[in-house]
Amino acid sequence: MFPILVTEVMRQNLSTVVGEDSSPVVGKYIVGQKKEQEETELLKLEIDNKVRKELTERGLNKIRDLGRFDLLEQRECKKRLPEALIIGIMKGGTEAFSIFLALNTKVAMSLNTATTMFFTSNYHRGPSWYRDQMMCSTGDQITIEKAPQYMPSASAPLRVYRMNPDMKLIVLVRDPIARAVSHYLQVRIAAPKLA
Ligand SMILES: Nc1ncnc2c1ncn2[C@@H]1O[C@H](COP(=O)(O)OS(=O)(=O)O)[C@@H](OP(=O)(O)O)[C@H]1O
Repeated sequence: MFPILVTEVMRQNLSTVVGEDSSPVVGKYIVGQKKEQEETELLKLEIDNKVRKELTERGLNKIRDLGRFDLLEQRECKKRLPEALIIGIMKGGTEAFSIFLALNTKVAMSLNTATTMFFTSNYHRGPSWYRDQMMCSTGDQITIEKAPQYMPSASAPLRVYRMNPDMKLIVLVRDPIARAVSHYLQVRIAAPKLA
């Protein structure tokens, strides 16, 4: 309990709570109790937030642990050039497909939404740059890149062939009209002036 100055206004306000005959002491107690209650609530909130923060940090560390590079290194994990490309079609469900595929422990697939665009606009960066963009993989995993931008590109096929004539190409197909509508809507949202 801490000293509280009970002013006339406060006493009037308190009297509506504890009755006209209440003494300042009773009033003081009630004000103090209310304040203590508020402080307890604040303290509880602070503790809750601390616990929540700690749990979140513990959770994040656990996730970090799962991808611990030293553990992966023990399994000879390193970045490798892709052996398979999901080349399309754009709006054919490639994103969902790559997420499902990434669940397979034999697959190393980067789930960055932005593709490397190596065989199109980033070819000048060279193969070691391309390799650096890949997920770390162990010897028994296949590295796959999802890049539907490669399919409509005129220069990509020869570049892909030159890098790896055995590259596996994965294509998802979709009803052309539904695909076109999906693509149109994507462009319209991204660049309303173009559509
Ligand atoms: N599981 C499953 N089955 C069928 N279709 C699915 C699935 N998951 C996503 N989608 C639909 O696929 C469209 C997005 O395709 P992409 O992921 O290839 O788009 S992108 O080219 O990577 O931008 C997009 O289509 P639209 O909704 O018509 O735009 C998604 O709804």
